Amino acid sequence: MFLRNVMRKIASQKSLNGLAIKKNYFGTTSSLLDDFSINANEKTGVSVITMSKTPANSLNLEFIQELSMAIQKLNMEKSCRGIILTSSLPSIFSAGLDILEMYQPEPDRLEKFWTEFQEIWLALYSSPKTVMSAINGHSPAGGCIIALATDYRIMKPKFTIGLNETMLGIVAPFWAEDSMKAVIGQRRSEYSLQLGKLYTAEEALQINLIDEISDNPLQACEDEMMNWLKLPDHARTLTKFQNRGHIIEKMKKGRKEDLEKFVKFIPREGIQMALGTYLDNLKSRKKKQLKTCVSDVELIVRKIKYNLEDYTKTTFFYLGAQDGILAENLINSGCKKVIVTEHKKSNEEHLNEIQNRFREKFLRFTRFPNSRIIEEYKLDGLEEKNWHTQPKVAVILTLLTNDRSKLSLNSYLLRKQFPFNFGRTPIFLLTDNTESKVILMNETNLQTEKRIPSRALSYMFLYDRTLLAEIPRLKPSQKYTKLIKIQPKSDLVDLLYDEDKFKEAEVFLKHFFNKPYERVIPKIEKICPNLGSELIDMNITMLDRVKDLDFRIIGEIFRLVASNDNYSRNIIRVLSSRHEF
Ligand SMILES: CCCCCCCC/C=C\CC(=O)SCCNC(=O)CCNC(=O)[C@H](O)C(C)(C)COP(=O)(O)OP(=O)(O)OC[C@H]1O[C@@H](n2cnc3c(N)ncnc32)[C@H](O)[C@@H]1OP(=O)(O)O
Repeated sequence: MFLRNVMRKIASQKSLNGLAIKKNYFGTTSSLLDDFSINANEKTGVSVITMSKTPANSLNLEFIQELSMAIQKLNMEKSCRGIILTSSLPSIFSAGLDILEMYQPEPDRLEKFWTEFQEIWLALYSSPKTVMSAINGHSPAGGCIIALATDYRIMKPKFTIGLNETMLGIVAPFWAEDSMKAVIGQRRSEYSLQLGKLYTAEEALQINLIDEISDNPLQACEDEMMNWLKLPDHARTLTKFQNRGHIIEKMKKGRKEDLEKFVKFIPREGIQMALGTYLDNLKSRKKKQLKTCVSDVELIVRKIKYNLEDYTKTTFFYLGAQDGILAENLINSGCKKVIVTEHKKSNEEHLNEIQNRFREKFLRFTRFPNSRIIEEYKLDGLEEKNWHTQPKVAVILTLLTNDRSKLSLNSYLLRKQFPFNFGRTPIFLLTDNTESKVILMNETNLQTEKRIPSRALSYMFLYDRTLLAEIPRLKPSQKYTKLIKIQPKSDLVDLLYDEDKFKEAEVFLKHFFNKPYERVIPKIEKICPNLGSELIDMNITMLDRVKDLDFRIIGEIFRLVASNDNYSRNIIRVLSSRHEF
């Protein structure tokens, strides 16, 4: 009976075509909401649907409605033989149903929402076309249901997929469960569903939840599609329905009851609580991630921001470990470009996402150097004048590792392959461990390198307490031109974080310290021993070529001392009345 209907449907497609699909079927069209686009290839008959609903391709009512309609139209379009579903987001195929549709729902909308989700599943699962999913990112819950409704799944490594509904305190619908059983078998399915298992692509391949892994799932799907399209459509389609017919029939029969259950089940207090907690965790997980990242880089970002006018025309080369946060901040702060070299896969998602967002302003290389870039900056780069106030190029070198081989690589790059005369290039060194600093000093021996004159290491930010404890032992005085140690959680850092106080300090500084530093520091020491020792403590005495940039920091310290210590306050009063240094 079911097969007969299918045959009839296929036969009647011809007459429906003209009605259902716009005349300009081939080419690229976007959804009304711009949440996805369809690229229809006239030659191959393959349509690629690319979901692009930021931030996570989560399926809300409107998105499902539009997507569903598009799939139904393609199902009826004779010239379409294959459909590939993919995502334009760098790390998410689809995050599943939009949890907000189910959290504190409005009854009518909830009903529509589930009806549409059933509809899109049917449109995909019973599509007469060959349907594939190029899963180029995470694909939990509803994302996995969608992928399971296609005929072939190719996934990018490392991302996760699975029916994790139980993790949210909800239950995957019976038809999704059936489709999973059909793919991975009863036992594995029961186990995965009960535990709400999310599998990495590698694990998913082992249990046949996906069919292939590829770094470029879309291309791999397009290639695979050509094999499928070699077969006559009617034979392949009928075989598909022979396999899936019972599941589709069961779904259609139980559809109404399934809807009733859903609208009754979701608003329950216990379910709502579970969904609320899950949502909170989702949000706070992100905040937590950001917080740890930001605290690591915030100092340097601030430092650069305060002198933004000096850095707006600067291109930053960023070598070494990074999570992308600093690069993003730099771009947002107005720097010209950030060029990163990062070959670690772990930060790939964020770096790709930044690449997508900032395009021209962000370049990423897995290998360094890149000859084009080098040539460009060799010529354009470094004029003698104003190098410290308007550098065209700055280097951020991150050493956040104990791995000697990586450190050696970085130092090698820095010494041998960086094409510039370092004498005019500010280098920001970010490091969080003592060993890396020692290695850097020993191995690269920056100061003795002929191509790297003494002021090469412009700013060094060390932001780890243990490292700070080690500093006196390292006796860096001969090694660095400028060493700025900023101790996290110190009063000084607290001040740096406080925008208003910082402004105040700047005013203060302009007033008192608009003089060459060399002349200032001995006087400070003479007049204010406390402050002198603080400065010595902070190695600020080594900032012998520091210009106004670092006065701000000194001003902060001054302010700090002044606010805590009557003696220093008196000194400042005296200084201000004398108005000279
Ligand atoms: C008889 C009873 C029947 C009952 C039947 C119920 C059947 C239900 C069937 C399917 C259920 C579902 O599909 S529920 C959805 C389940 N989805 C998930 O659990 C995934 C949750 N998301 C994640 O784990 C992650 O976002 C990710 C791994 C997919 C990506 O991580 P990444 O770090 O890259 O991104 P963020 O976490 O920062 O996410 C970005 C942004 O999107 C928001 N987001 C993510 N997923 C969802 C979602 N599913 N719904 C709504 N919003 C989502 C996330 O909160 C971030 O938002 P902010 O930028 O505002 O913080």
